[in-house]
Amino acid sequence: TQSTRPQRLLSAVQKNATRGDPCSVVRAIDDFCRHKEWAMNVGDEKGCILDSVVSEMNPAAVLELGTYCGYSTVRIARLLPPDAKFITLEFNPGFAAIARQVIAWAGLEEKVQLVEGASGDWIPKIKEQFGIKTFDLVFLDHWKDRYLPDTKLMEECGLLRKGSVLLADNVICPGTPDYLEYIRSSPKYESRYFKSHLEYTKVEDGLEKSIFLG
Ligand SMILES: CCCNc1ncnc2c1ncn2[C@@H]1O[C@H](/C=C/CNC(=O)c2cc(-c3ccc(F)cc3)cc(O)c2O)[C@H](C)[C@H]1O
Ligand SMILES: [Mg+2]
Repeated sequence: TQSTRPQRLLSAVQKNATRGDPCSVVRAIDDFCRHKEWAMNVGDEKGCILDSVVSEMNPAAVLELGTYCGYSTVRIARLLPPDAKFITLEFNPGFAAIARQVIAWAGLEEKVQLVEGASGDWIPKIKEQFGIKTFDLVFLDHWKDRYLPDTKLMEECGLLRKGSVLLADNVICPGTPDYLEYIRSSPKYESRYFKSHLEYTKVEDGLEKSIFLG
């Protein structure tokens, strides 16, 4: 049977990366996507911006919406302090299975809780299920038309506190116009655009970093 692109990405990790070495996993995926098959990982250029936001915050509780193959999951988890809580939501079982193996190859399975399910179902349950009061950092990288509804849901569920940071991928390409309009005009957020490029290309894209003001 034909393999899928995520399966070929995982094979490239298992072939070219060193078990237990997250940086080699990140490098192997970037090489595969740049030279073999493009895939919608946040990539190395926007990944460096993600790294700097994570490092500067040193977050105790992180939520990722849209695990896909686990590339940004590994990028984030490798920078977290030992007792940090990191939840990543993925509703496609096939991608979740690949991501689990990528995360395990990086040796980070203890630092990540991959929850298989839809953000809309899980966001209201996170407090009681995982004993998390609020998130310090949320990385949005799932379906682009879900950024806004899920942000409003996180607000309603009290998952954001003064200073919580939302970091959104793809605000230019493919684009998240309703989310950008909301977050940039709302008095509840202080927003800043980090100009970059669509992963592995010269096309413009960027990350929007928004601080919740409470
Ligand atoms: C209703 C469920 C919502 N709740 C959900 N709950 C849990 N998991 C969810 C939910 N909604 C989706 N997911 C999962 O997240 C992943 C989805 C990721 C989506 N990402 C893009 O579409 C994109 C496109 C391009 C791009 C740019 C240029 C091009 F030419 C082509 C492609 C670039 C990029 O960087 C991109 O991130 C995964 C595939 C999907 O199963
Ligand atoms: Mg993306």
